[in-house]
Amino acid sequence: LSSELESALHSLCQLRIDLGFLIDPSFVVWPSTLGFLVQSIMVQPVFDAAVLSGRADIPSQFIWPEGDSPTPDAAEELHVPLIDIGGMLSGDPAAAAEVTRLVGEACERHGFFQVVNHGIDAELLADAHRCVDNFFTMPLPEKQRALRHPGESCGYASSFTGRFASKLPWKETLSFRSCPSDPALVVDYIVATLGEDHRRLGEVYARYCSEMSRLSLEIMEVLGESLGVGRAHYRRFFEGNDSIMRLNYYPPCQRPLETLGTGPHCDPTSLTILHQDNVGGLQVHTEGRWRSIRPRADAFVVNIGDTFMALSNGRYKSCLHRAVVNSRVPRKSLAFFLCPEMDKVVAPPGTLVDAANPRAYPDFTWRSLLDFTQKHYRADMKTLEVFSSWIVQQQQPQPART
Ligand SMILES: C=C1C[C@]23C[C@@]1(O)CC[C@H]2[C@]1(C)CCC[C@@](C)(C(=O)O)[C@H]1[C@@H]3C(=O)O
Ligand SMILES: O=C(O)CCC(=O)C(=O)O
Ligand SMILES: [Fe+2]
Repeated sequence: LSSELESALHSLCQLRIDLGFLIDPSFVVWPSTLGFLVQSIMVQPVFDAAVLSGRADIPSQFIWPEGDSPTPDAAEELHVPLIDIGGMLSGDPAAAAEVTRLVGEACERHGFFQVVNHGIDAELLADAHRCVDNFFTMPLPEKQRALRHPGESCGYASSFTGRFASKLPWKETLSFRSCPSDPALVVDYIVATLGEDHRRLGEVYARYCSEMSRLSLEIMEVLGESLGVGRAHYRRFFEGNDSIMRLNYYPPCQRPLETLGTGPHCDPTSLTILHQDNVGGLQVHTEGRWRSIRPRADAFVVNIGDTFMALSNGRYKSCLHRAVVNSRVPRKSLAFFLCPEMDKVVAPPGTLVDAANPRAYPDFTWRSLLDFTQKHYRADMKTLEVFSSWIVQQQQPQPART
């Protein structure tokens, strides 16, 4: 490639389209010869929140169809049970029975509840939020040091430009793995991708994820109890978890009634423990309408994901939810997604399967479902149903190619 052409292409790729879409040179595949120039260039627009959050003339890829866009008036509130998890596990049997009943009822209906008296240190929680502000307000090139690679679930992503062609979520995310069996995993990942000057973010989230894992196992005890399979069953299943921590950052948007921070979906994971800041924006779809979960600084929002729905043989529901944005202030949420070890077989306990309750989903591994959402299918409200058909079809003997 002639040096003149290469430098011209570089200046093209450095071109910042006035809507804040940066043509990112790192995504340009430099062709070996001029002849393949057009086909070989894969140019990914990149969402520069610092530019777009002040603009009304946003790219059409961010505008969602009429049926998905937020209702003009603030959604009515969904009141979900507030579980005193600390008291429950160490309190008197009568209180524990009441909590078990409330959790079971909520999980059979919409899969959402909140936990308080969770034992997470308030200073650690405040640090975790401060880390999100510090990270996402950095210049784009610095955030892109941790750029998510196609097909992978970890890393920095900005509205998934390049991953999806339309209905782009109005958010930036930073996701990384957390495994209790590897206490250095979070710090090592953050320092390796973002650099030594971000070690403190790694240390804060290593502690945060360790606390999330502890809380997840306590919640698994409650879920086991409420399903009548005993406190130990699911706790044991998730002792060695391979979970995902995701930091969500939703910049202000000047067209908040036409865009979504996170589109309608059910979490493909097992259990989500989410702490939202005081801005509000999480909405759950139940009884035919979107309803908001009001933020509580002292509470974590907990919801059942697709994988746990399969582990409960469909008894507990993985429910449709989304995140709306606003035109005034950024919103952030810290989402810990509990996931089993990659190759553990996901199947319900025998006691939840009988003639009246046949198997709702085939056996699968979390690795296969995660792979499905990262490489083949954008998680939505029917991921588990589509995935189930997909894996059954994969197991059929493939017709010989003629
Ligand atoms: C396994 C996962 C896929 C998504 C992150 C998560 O860890 C759990 C939630 C999933 C997601 C948020 C559901 C909505 C669509 C999605 C593409 C997103 O908006 O971020 C999903 C995540 C993903 O990166 O695929
Ligand atoms: O930000 C929120 O409140 C919800 C985010 C969410 O549903 C997710 O990341 O799966
Ligand atoms: Fe979600």
